[in-house]
Amino acid sequence: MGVAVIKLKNPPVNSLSLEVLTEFVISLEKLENDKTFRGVIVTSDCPGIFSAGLDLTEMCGKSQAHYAEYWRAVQELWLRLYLSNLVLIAAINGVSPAGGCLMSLTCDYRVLADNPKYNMGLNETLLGIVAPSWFKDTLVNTVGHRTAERALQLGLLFPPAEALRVGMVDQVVPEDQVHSTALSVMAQWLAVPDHARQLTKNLMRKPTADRLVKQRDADIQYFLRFISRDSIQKSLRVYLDKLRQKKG
Ligand SMILES: CCC/C=C/C(=O)SCCNC(=O)CCNC(=O)[C@H](O)C(C)(C)COP(=O)([O-])OP(=O)([O-])OC[C@H]1O[C@@H](n2cnc3c(N)ncnc32)[C@H](O)[C@@H]1OP(=O)([O-])[O-]
Repeated sequence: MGVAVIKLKNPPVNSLSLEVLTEFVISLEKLENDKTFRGVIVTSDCPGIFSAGLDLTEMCGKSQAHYAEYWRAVQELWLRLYLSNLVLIAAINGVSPAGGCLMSLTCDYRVLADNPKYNMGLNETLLGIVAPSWFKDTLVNTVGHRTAERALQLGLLFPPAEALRVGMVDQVVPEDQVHSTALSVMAQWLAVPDHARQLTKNLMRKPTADRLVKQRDADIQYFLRFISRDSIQKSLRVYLDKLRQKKG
């Protein structure tokens, strides 16, 4: 039925490095241009981890030019996913904090594996950083303003039952049924004529995407000022050290 599967593979935690973002955009573009594909299932090849989100090492201790290039790539992936003409279904087979959650929120439907460890949410505040306005918009469009406000301020990570309750995911299923469920949901979405579904998707999402499109450069400048602050660099270093020490 013309369904592709994109399996993220950047061990150990599927962080969204510049390289991963770039490759993801290229794969998506190829699928968009190949008329044999009408849908994509986005999932992970890393056991227990959908994606650890943006790659913290890309945002810490690097040059301004690097931050700008990185942020443009994050914007690009979000825009491509959010406005994709394809049906996108996230088969979430692992934990998905911050950018990992965002990626799934850009999809048309989310199926999450029922494992209490598989938390998802925009936890940026807990790192001492702030989810950008278009991350916030994507969450608001999914779960509504009040739930998003509380989740964003507290940096909440929701376990599956909670994620389902607030509407962050559409279905929670046993781990071994995530892929088959995503496929049967896909069949339902593909039963709708493409042109009508695509125009409707556009109607729902374009105003949100346009807010970023109209001020992409300003958004990059804002990110540069924010990420270069000593206090932010310090928060990121402390957080990364904590992650590294957790092992030791
Ligand atoms: C304004 C910007 C908005 C920001 C948006 C974001 O997405 S911000 C992102 C918000 N994301 C988060 O808050 C998630 C942070 N990550 C976690 O909570 C956990 O890693 C986990 C639950 C994903 C996996 O637990 P686990 O016990 O299976 O694995 P582990 O913990 O032992 O890590 C293994 C190795 O990976 C490393 N590494 C990990 N994440 C990242 C990363 N994002 N990047 C780079 N590296 C990362 C970790 O340092 C370690 O490196 P080492 O020592 O081998 O050199």
